[in-house]
Amino acid sequence: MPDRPQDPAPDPSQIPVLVLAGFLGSGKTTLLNHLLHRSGGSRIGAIVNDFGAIEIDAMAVAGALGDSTVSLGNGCLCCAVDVSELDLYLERLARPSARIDVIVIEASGLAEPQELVRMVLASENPRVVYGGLVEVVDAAEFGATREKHPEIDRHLALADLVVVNKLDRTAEVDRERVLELVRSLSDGAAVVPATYGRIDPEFLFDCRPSEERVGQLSFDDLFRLEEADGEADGSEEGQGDGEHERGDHHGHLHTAYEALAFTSDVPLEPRRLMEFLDSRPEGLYRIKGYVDFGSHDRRNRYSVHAVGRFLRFYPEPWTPGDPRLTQLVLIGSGIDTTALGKELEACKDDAPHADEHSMWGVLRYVQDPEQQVDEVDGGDGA
Ligand SMILES: Nc1nc2c(ncn2[C@@H]2O[C@H](COP(=O)(O)OP(=O)(O)OP(=O)(O)O)[C@@H](O)[C@H]2O)c(=O)[nH]1
Repeated sequence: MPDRPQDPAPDPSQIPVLVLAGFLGSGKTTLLNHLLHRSGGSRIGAIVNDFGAIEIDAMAVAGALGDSTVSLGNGCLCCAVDVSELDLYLERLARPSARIDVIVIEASGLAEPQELVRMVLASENPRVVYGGLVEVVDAAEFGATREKHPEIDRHLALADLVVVNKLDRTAEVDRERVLELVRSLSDGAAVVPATYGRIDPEFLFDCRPSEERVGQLSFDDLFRLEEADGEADGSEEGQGDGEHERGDHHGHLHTAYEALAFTSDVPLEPRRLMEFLDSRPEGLYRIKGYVDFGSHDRRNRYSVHAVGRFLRFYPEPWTPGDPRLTQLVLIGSGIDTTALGKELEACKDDAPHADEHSMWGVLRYVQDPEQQVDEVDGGDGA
């Protein structure tokens, strides 16, 4: 591949593998989609990992990728997949006929970046090389996220490039403060401000650690870091599944979280769903997926994204032949997943006719794409 000016790999025949991490809802999928659309001549292979039984993120990027996505499916990648399994996926994307220039692993929002980095470093595939850790941060929620999850500081210290995203949702006075704070926590990594993950792809493909850092994190560095963490919190606990060399999951963000996957082939009634969403518990941090409103809108499915109190629906035409399903993943802490499941069940309704006002509640949360672009340049997206 001699005509790849931005190839960051020391050996041009090796394909860099980037790990894209960041807390729930920070904008990883948005950034990946941006890269896929703006990568110029480069071919990006993606490995998408989701926390929850339905692969919503995989669905969100699949259209753009065709055969160059592999999805790791259920569970957090750092716990559910071992190195040899990851190698199988890398093998698939790195085969010469796929002509892939860079591979991006989008981690679930609850994954431990250092586990993923370690897995890539441990890969035995000679065609791939670890290309760096990209951490996406939600600038608008940064303070609150750090309070609840001080581990974020450790993740930033490991990152090679930090994308400080959602600046459009951050008050002018806070932007510089957040950027400064991120810079101070990220140990010399590049810090890139962004809205909707719109960063220059060349920046990212080039994101191997810069010269002045100690060099790319090695396997041993990662071990040392983890040992230091373990000593700091004096913990012994682990949900050991024996799949990691060390099998210790203490302190991983996802240990404190629960997820519920809901699938229905019966459409949901929009008013009932809105009642459900309006009264969602505080601990229900993230909802994502697709909703079928049946007779209320036969042409579109509604992609839904909730992050904290933020809620948006995005109608998108059904693809002919696609099964008409509602597929939702709910992630939260201290949530009663059984009760939430029952509430969603109660939203099912296959009425053959819709009354004309039924979608109003949903449409309040639909944004015109033009307006969205304007917001990126100025106003508040919430
Ligand atoms: N206002 C605003 N919204 C954004 C921005 N970037 C992403 N979003 C929205 O934030 C929501 C979450 O974005 P995703 O890209 O799905 O986040 P993620 O990190 O992949 O989420 P998880 O898979 O849950 O970890 C979506 O509704 C995005 O449209 C941004 O810069 N500004």
